[in-house]
Amino acid sequence: MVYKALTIAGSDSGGGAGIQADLKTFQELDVYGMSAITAVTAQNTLGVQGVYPMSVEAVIQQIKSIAADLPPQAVKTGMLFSSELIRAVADEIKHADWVKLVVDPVMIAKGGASLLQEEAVAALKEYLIPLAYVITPNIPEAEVLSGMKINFMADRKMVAIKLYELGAKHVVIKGGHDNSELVTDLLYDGEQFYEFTSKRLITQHTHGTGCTFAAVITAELAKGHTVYEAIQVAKEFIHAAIGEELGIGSGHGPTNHWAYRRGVQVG
Ligand SMILES: Nc1ncnc2c1ncn2[C@@H]1O[C@H](COP(=O)(O)OP(=O)(O)O)[C@@H](O)[C@H]1O
Ligand SMILES: Cc1ncc(COP(=O)(O)OP(=O)(O)O)c(N)n1
Repeated sequence: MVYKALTIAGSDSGGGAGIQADLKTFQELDVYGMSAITAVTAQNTLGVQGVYPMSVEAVIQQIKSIAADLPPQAVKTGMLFSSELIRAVADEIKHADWVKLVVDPVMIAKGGASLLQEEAVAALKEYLIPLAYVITPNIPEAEVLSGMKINFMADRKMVAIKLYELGAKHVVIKGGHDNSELVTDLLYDGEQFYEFTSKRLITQHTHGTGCTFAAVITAELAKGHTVYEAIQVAKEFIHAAIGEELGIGSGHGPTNHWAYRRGVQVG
C-alpha cells in the first residue's frame, strides 16, 4: 500500500519550512508527498524577502488535479495568505470529502514577516477550522484565534476548549514559544487533555519546526495511526531534527529532516 499525503502551503525557497519541509518530512516517513502551492516566498535563514501569492484559480486547479487522480489519505494546510484562498481551499476540501485534515494556522514567520493577512483570521475560523481533524497552532497563533492571552498551562487548556468549539476535532497547542525548561505540546480531543513533553533544546536553528511537526502528524494519519500516536512520533521527529543541527545559514537555520530516520538520539 502506498500512503499519500497532500500539503497545501507556501513555498520556502530556503527549504526549511512550508512545502519543502512538508515534502521532506513525508518522504522521511515513507509517505508519498504531493503539493498545492498557495504562495511563493523568497526566504532564507535571515528572513522573508518577498511573498508572491498564487491566484485562487491556480491553487484550486492543483487541488482538483490531485483529487481527480491521486486521492490522499491525509491533507495538511500551511500558509494560506488571504481570505479568498482560505475560502476556496476549504470549499475544495469539503467537496473532495477529505476528513483527515491537519490545519497548521501559519500566521507569522519567526523573523516577524506576515504570512497571513490580518483580515484572513476570520476566514480561518469560519471556513477552515470547522473542517479540521487536527489544528496545530503555536501559542501566539492560539492567542489570535481565541482572543485570549496564554500565560500558564491552565490558560492553554481554556484556549484549547475554545478552539475545539470552533469545530476542530483535535486541538494541539504547541509549546515552543513558552520559555520554560521543558517544551510541552498540549492535545485536547473534546474529552481529555494530554501533554507531550521533552527537554527544551537551546539553539537558534528552529526554522520550520511548526511545519515539520504538523507534517509528521499528517504522514502518520495517512498511515492510519491515531492522533495520539501521530503526535508521539511528531515529538520524537522534531526533537531529533532540532537536536542534530545542520548549522547552515547565518540566521535561524532549518531543522534536520533526516535525523529521525537515522535514529539520532538527543538527550
Ligand atoms: N527549543 C526547542 N526544543 C525542543 N523542542 C522544540 C523547541 N522549539 C520548538 N519545539 C517543538 O517544535 C514543535 C513546534 O513548536 P513551536 O515552535 O511552538 O511551533 P512554530 O514553529 O509553529 O512556532 C513543537 O513540537 C515543539 O514542542
Ligand atoms: C512558506 C512558509 N510557510 C510557513 C512558514 C512558517 O513556518 P514555521 O514552521 O512556523 O517556522 P518559522 O518560520 O516560524 O520558523 C514559513 N516560514 N514559510
